[in-house]
Amino acid sequence: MASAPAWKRPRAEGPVVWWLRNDLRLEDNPVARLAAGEALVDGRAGAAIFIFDPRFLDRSPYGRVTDPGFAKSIKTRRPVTFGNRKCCALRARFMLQCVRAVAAELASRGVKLHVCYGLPEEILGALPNGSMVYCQQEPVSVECTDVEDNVESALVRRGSALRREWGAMSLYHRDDLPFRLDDREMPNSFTELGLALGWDDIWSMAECSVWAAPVRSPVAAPTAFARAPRSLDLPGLLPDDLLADDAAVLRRLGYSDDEVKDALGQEAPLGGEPSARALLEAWLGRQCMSGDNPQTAVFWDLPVGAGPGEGHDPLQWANLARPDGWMRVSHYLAVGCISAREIFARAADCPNFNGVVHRLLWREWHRLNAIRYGRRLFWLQGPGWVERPWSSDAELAEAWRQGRTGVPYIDACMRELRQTGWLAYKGRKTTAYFLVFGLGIDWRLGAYHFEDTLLDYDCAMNYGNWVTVAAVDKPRRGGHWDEEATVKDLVEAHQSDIEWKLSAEMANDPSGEYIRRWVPELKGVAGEYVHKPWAMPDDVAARCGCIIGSDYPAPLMGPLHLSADEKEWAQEDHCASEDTERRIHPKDGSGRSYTHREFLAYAAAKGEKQAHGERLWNESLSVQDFQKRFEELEAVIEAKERELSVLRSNIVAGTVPMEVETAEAKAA
Ligand SMILES: Cc1cc2nc3c(=O)[nH]c(=O)nc-3n(C[C@H](O)[C@H](O)[C@H](O)COP(=O)(O)OP(=O)(O)OC[C@H]3O[C@@H](n4cnc5c(N)ncnc54)[C@H](O)[C@@H]3O)c2cc1C
Repeated sequence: MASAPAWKRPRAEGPVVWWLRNDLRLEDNPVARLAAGEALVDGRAGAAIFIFDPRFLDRSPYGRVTDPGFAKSIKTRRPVTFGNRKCCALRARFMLQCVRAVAAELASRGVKLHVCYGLPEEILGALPNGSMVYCQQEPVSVECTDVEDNVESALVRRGSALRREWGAMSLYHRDDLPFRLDDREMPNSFTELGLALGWDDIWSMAECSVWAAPVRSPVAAPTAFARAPRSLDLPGLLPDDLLADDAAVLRRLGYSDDEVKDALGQEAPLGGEPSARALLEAWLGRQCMSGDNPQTAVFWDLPVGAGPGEGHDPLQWANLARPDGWMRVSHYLAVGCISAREIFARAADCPNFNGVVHRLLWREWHRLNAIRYGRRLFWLQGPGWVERPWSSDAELAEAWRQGRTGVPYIDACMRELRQTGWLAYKGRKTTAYFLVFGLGIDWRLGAYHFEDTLLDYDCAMNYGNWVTVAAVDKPRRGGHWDEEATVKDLVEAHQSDIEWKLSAEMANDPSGEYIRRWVPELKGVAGEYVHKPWAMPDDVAARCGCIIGSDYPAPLMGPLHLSADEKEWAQEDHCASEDTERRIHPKDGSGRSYTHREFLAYAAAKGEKQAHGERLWNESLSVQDFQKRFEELEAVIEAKERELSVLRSNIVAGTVPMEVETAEAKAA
């Protein structure tokens, strides 16, 4: 277990400072308690400082902020010319609200929160000699860690010190983990992580072993704070009257008038610890009311193994497919308005606690992996070092960002994201998959866009999910593509997978309500075409006022074959005409048929070599042969059942000795 970096008690007696970062709350904040306690115990002055760092707001691809020449990265790494902002004005406004809320809480306890704009190393470096700064470390982000290092050096130069605390950003405390955060010891899958932490089966229940790693209880907010320093001259200090004005602060943070206007016109949840807690309580109330929550959604393409069961669904899979999400708490967790430990503790009696644990553990999985991967998380080849053909076609990427790909579900998602900063899990996953495997674009361009626009952007969650969707998260057996392979090959190999995913979305929303909401061009298009407007006959398109190519873009991937009916989808000839033979793999319980190309795509999606797809194809039976074989087996089963039934009646009638019955029955 890596221990916290060593620190030295400063010589002189400057103030004890709580440097607030992604821990914008007072409840369950161990860092706030430590800073307040240390100042009181040592009889020193105390101060609280929050800093808007321009490097985390401006345009820059990941890693360039604190490592401009990529000196700390792999030699081959080059900046990609897709300079998103790192934070859109909407999220900056949300953060401002969160900062104001914590400032108000502190003010009610007689403490002033100093809010500054500038580089933390310069602002904190200007503290009086001998200051002691406490902060919640952010080991999941190398950029944040670099900033911590810079701050530490600046402080040390002035005889001050930085103390980085684990805090309560994670569900588990680092010291309670039963493994080290390195490649050798970290569990290699989500299931393994659950088991290592002591959860009996994280996929179906919320029971854990007696030896399970503990989730520490939330701690109360500090009740007493030290006196303020007599004076504190901080560079970049934002005056109180400016802080009260959203537009003025956003402009001061470098946003253009247009960006400010858009952000102020957008609807977004109110930031701050009280709002986060109110949301949690309201959500808990609804959970307890609903009690029995049956499984209703269509489950294609969700990681549910055998598919949905009957009755109550404690894991709440259905909510993964709904555009409004489930707890809808991620934006508060991302800036620390509430802690995962508090959610865990409060939800313990809720009927869907299993779902809460399951999801918080996904969060933990990505956080732990981000620490383990370090800078590797941001490489094109990902932590798994997977070589694949990639495109950085700016036009295609821009069409995706703008929601103008000509694929309605994708466009609806991308527009919702731009306009609200929100996208449900399923939308994030499908749009990401579409960018990477449908358009063949460098996955980082998508991750940068999400980083910019998501209200709940969180480094570990965003990049962790992106490398997983792009299948570069771990070394994959045969996951590498030949050097000669082109982006076209990649896209072709994944076309049917994209069709499968989009068909699942079609089944989730057959009337296209979600699409109509975000893509007004398709409002008048009939239900049967709203997911695939390219299939509309010309006269239908003219009647509903939506001509493809002029009113709404033609699909960038060409016409796709979508069907909301799983069986029909499997039967439909949705592949190129030269690839029409369909086969069924005898071990595939679903009984679906696949074309040769689909078997190869399946293997590629699993990160397997082409040879694996060929093997599956060779092991499979043609649909006719499968049918024949199936009928033969059915006849055998029927015959055996008849024999068994005769045997049973004989046993009942007492005409067969028991030993014979057992042996016969076993044979049957
Ligand atoms: C490409 C991609 C990018 C993503 N980027 C982010 C991001 O920047 N920030 C972010 O918070 N989530 C991200 N997610 C994960 C997930 O989509 C959101 O956490 C979830 O949709 C938030 O909605 P909710 O609060 O209703 O979640 P719920 O389903 O109610 O889950 C509760 C909490 O558990 C955590 N959680 C749930 N699912 C995941 C998951 N798959 N991975 C990690 N944590 C999870 C979140 O903190 C979430 O708030 C991303 C997913 C994908 C596929």
